[in-house]
Order: sequence, then C-alpha cells, then structure tokens
Amino acid sequence: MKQQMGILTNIQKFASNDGPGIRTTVFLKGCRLNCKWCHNPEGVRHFPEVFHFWPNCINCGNCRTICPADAMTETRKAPTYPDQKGWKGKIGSKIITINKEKCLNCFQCVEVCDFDALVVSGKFMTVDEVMDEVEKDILFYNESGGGLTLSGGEPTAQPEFTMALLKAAKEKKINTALDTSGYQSWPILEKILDYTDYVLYDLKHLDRKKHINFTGVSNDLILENLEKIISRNDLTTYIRVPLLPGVNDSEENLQATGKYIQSLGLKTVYLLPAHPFAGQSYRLVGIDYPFPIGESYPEEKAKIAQTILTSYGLDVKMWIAWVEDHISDKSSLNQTDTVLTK
Ligand SMILES: C[S@@+](CC[C@H](N)C(=O)[O-])C[C@H]1O[C@@H](n2cnc3c(N)ncnc32)[C@H](O)[C@@H]1O
Ligand code: SF4
Ligand code: SF4
Ligand code: SF4
Repeated sequence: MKQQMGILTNIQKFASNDGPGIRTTVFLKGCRLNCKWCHNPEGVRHFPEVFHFWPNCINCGNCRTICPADAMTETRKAPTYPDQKGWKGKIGSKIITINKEKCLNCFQCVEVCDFDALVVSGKFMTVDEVMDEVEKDILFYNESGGGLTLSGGEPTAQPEFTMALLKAAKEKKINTALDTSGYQSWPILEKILDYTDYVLYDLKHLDRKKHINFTGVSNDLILENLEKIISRNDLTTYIRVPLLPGVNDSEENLQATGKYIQSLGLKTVYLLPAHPFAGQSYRLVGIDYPFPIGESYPEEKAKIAQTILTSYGLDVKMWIAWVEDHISDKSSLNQTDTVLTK
C-alpha cells in the first residue's frame, strides 16, 4: 500500500518541553499562520527551501554566479552581533541575501557552496521512516510518561500525514501530543484528535483584528475549535499564552484572556514568555526579526500577567517549570537534534 508522505523540518529527540515526560518531537513544515514572532520561521512555508546560513559564508560568489533566477543579492551588511565570533567573513562587509520572491528553490546554489553556508530546510518522509526514529526511544517514553509530539509549523496543515503518524504511534502504545494553532476546519481536526492524548493550544490574542494583524488570520475558528476540544473528555488540553512584548501582553488583552478562559470553566493556564533566542534563528537565516534579540521576557512583566490571570480564579503556571515537574528522570535529558537539512 502507498505510504503517506509528509514534509518535516526536524525531528527532535529527548524533547523536554513539548508535553509530559521525555518525548520525540516531529516538526512538520508548513503553516497557514505567519506569526510575527514565530521561533520556527523555517516551518512556515510548505515546501523545501534554501536558507543562507551566513556565519559559514566566505563570500566566494559561486552561488551568485550559478543562480538562474538572479535571486542572490549582496546588499545586506553582515550583522554586527556580539556572538558572530564564528563568522568566517569580514565583519562589517556585505553578505548575501536570498530574495525569496525570486528564488525558484532549484538548489543549484547549494551544490556549489563548499562551506555549508546554504542549507535546504524541508525533507519528505514516509510515516514508517518517521516512526522508525520515534520507536527508538520507546524505553524512555515508558519510564518518563513521554511519547510523540507533533509540532511545527502546524501539524494540522498536513492532516492526512499527521493522522497517519498519530495512529501509528497509538498502535505502538506510544502516547501522543498535538502542538497546534487550532486553525483547521473542525471535521478534519476532530478526526486528528481521535488519535491524540494531549493538546497544546495557544491563545495568541483575544482581539480579532489584532490576531489578524499579528498572525495573518482571524481567531474565530481557533476559539470555536477550542470550545469543541474542551468539551471532549478523551483529551487533556493545556492552554498556553505566549507572552510577546507589545503584541499580547497589554493589560486589556490579558484581562480578556483571563475572562475567556474562566468562561470556558477551565482552571489552569500556562505562560510561555517570549523565547530570548527566537531571533537567533531569524538572524542565522537572514530574515529580519521584529523583536529584541537575546533579551529575556522581563520577570516583572510576567508577574503582572500572572496576577491579572490569577484574578480570574485561574491557576497560572510557567510552562517550563511545569514541564520540569513532569520529568521523572532529569539525568537522562540530553538534547539531541536530528536536523533534517542538508
Ligand atoms: C512554533 S509553535 C508550533 C505549533 C503551532 N503552530 C502553534 O502555534 O501552537 C509552538 C509554540 O511555540 C510558541 N512560540 C512561537 N514563537 C515563540 C516565541 N518567539 N517565544 C515563545 N514562544 C513562541 C507558540 O506560541 C506555540 O505555543
Ligand atoms: S553562500 Fe557559499 S557559495 Fe555563496 S558566497 Fe557564501 S560561501 Fe560562497
Ligand atoms: S535555490 Fe536556485 S533560484 Fe534559489 S537562490 Fe539558489 S540557485 Fe538561486
Ligand atoms: S501558528 Fe505556530 S508555527 Fe505557525 S507561525 Fe504561528 S507560532 Fe509559528
């Protein structure tokens, strides 16, 4: 029988913050949202694409010569960040930028780069190939209460593949978590949830217009789906609020968020403060990041958010702290990435 194929950016082994226990997280490529802060920018487009990993670039020009679409320009100044010590080029000189509008993703440039400065993100794999990786750590799942998490990008944007993967995991008695934006039609999402144990679900912004402005889509469907999800008693759902400076951390939005969660009869919410290193991945692939890079989300602002949400009778937890509590054997944690790039 023909196997379902999906497109992935990464398989992360021993993931410790994507649900209970020690997990393998499969990052699917492609998302119908385009959140301005997304820490996985390579996960947004639905096809393999080339990125310029500028720290490895020596500016030899081979790629520009071969590019059939004239998609490479040499206009951007090399960023002068303190951690660019490893950069092989001359600090302050110009570096290549790939014009994504012009790029044909033919990957001829990748072939002529001898310095691993051009990387292809996105690999097609079958369900069996992914499951072979996932099953390798079954002992760790059994010991820690962990399992398989599908994230991305957006796993529900590849519904058939996602469903087939979750089903395959359940057949092997591996528990499953779905890290989803919730932006998918209910009849499809509902079927995916039949093979899901844990749902990680964001409330990114309660204001419809601002949700459109920051993510590209309205929150109507996302909120409707959440209400349907929590009415199912076969799922454990974790509501998370990513705290993003100047995006969704206003008092007004936090009040609206608290009120909404309370109206659903939920008792717990998890805060996910903006990742200080989210901008690193943008910087490495040469895309501008609209927030401060390398700055931790201020503790006092997180406390204010916590106080506001608590005033709605909610138990407010930090996602990372919760995850640490749920890992039984921390000594076996050892972040290992199987990066699916060239
Ligand atoms: C990358 S998303 C993938 C799953 C799904 N598309 C979603 O949005 O929930 C996984 C989680 O990362 C969070 N996230 C994305 N960018 C972030 C950032 N810069 N700082 C903190 N959390 C971030 C999202 O809010 C979401 O909870
Ligand atoms: S990306 Fe590679 S081929 Fe292109 S200029 Fe840099 S080192 Fe040379
Ligand atoms: S992938 Fe092809 S079109 Fe795109 S920059 Fe490389 S050579 Fe040019
Ligand atoms: S929905 Fe998730 S994967 Fe998609 S852009 Fe937003 S944070 Fe990134």
